[in-house]
Amino acid sequence: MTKPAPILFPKDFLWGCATSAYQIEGSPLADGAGPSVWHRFSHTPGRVQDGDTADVTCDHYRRWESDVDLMHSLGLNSYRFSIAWGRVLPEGTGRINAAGLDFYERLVDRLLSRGIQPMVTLFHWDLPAALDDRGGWLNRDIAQWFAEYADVMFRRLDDRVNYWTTLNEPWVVADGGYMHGVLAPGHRNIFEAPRAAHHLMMAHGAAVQAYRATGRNKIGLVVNIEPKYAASQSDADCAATRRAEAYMNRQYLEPALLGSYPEELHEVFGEAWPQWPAADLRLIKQPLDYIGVNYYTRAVVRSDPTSWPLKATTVKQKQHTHMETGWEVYPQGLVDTLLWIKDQYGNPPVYITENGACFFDPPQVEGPVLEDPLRVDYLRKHITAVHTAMQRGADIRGYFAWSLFDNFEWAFGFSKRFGIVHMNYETLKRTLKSSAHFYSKVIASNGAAL
Ligand SMILES: OC[C@@H]1[C@@H](O)[C@H](O)[C@@H](O)c2[nH]c(CCc3ccccc3)c[n+]21
Repeated sequence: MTKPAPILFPKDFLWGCATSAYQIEGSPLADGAGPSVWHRFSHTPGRVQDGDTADVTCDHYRRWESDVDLMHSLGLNSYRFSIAWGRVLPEGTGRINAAGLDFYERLVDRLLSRGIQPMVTLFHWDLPAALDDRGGWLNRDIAQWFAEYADVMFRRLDDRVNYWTTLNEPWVVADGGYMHGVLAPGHRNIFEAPRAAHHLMMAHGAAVQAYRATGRNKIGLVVNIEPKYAASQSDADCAATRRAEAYMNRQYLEPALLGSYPEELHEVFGEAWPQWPAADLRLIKQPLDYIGVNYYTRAVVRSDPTSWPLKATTVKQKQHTHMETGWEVYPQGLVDTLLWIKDQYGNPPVYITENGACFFDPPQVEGPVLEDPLRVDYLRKHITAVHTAMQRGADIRGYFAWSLFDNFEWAFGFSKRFGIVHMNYETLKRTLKSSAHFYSKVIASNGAAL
């Protein structure tokens, strides 16, 4: 029996970790920064578990230098983070806050000095509250507001940032923030959700268009993809699965890549689905350099007429491990997702811009390393899945583990830990978990240590 050949990734493969501004920085109003909708939302009683806010969280705003050194010690060759729009433009448009721009410029310079490539997300859910007061994602003007902000960032950092992302997961903003009301800004309105979704994508298009005027590097869109599997071959379950796939996985990819919306959305939204002008879709469909895919889990879907608005619900797969969010651990879903994108959308360059898991880490035996075997197993199986898809022809260019640190997990507050580095929220001490050591070895061996 010959030993299987070692898994090896391309020499220029990006190995990183991902974070976002509101989740790790703290000091949301420091040095002239304007509040975001998430600052408002987390300070609204009842919105976030245990009343948690990100006023301090990982205190990265003040500890960023040693945090970059920690990334370097892990051997990361890239790091995905987001810019807090309100630090740079406190009112969202117009006046620039120099201290905010300077923070991100210093962060980028330190990353580069440590041989770490920044991948910069312009919007990771923390919309300036001042823009929400003007309608936020419900106001068509936001496409221009976003392009203005993006242009400020491009002009300051495009000489050093090689990878830009316009939006992180527009689906989550539209679904969580406007359809179900469980994320900022907390609206629950089926007429608002498709409009917010559309304006998010128009903003994406306007920012990419602005980038092409001066930009010299790469820009893309990050979407969350959760592959949908029919619970049975019944017509009802297959139709429900198609609706779920259109609503989460195609509603954003297809206007961006194809310039059209899936037909199923008319059925999902009914009278709430607007007839969009063709010019809007032309703005959204800007040529992209890559697609970022955030993958965590899959969904097995059955028809459920009582479920709003999809008339579909997921079927728990009790035979598999689940995370503390209730998400099934299913690495095959990542292979299926990457091959689906390859086959359906012309094999665009893809980065896995987020992949990770939150498990209740076992009671910690005292010692320098915190053991998190379930997360090690999750990362091993999902990075192997990436390699499998690449061997079958998918054009994957990098992998970012979510997340570098335990951090503020939105409406879950600090109750969910996704980090490969443990965060003590009282002392702010960073402690490597065994998954950090594992990931570090995978990077150093370019995959052979899997
Ligand atoms: O939940 C873990 C991470 C978040 O901390 C990131 O900010 C966000 O980009 C992100 N996206 C997803 C998958 C999409 C999703 C988010 C929330 C709820 C359901 C699905 C998981 N995560």
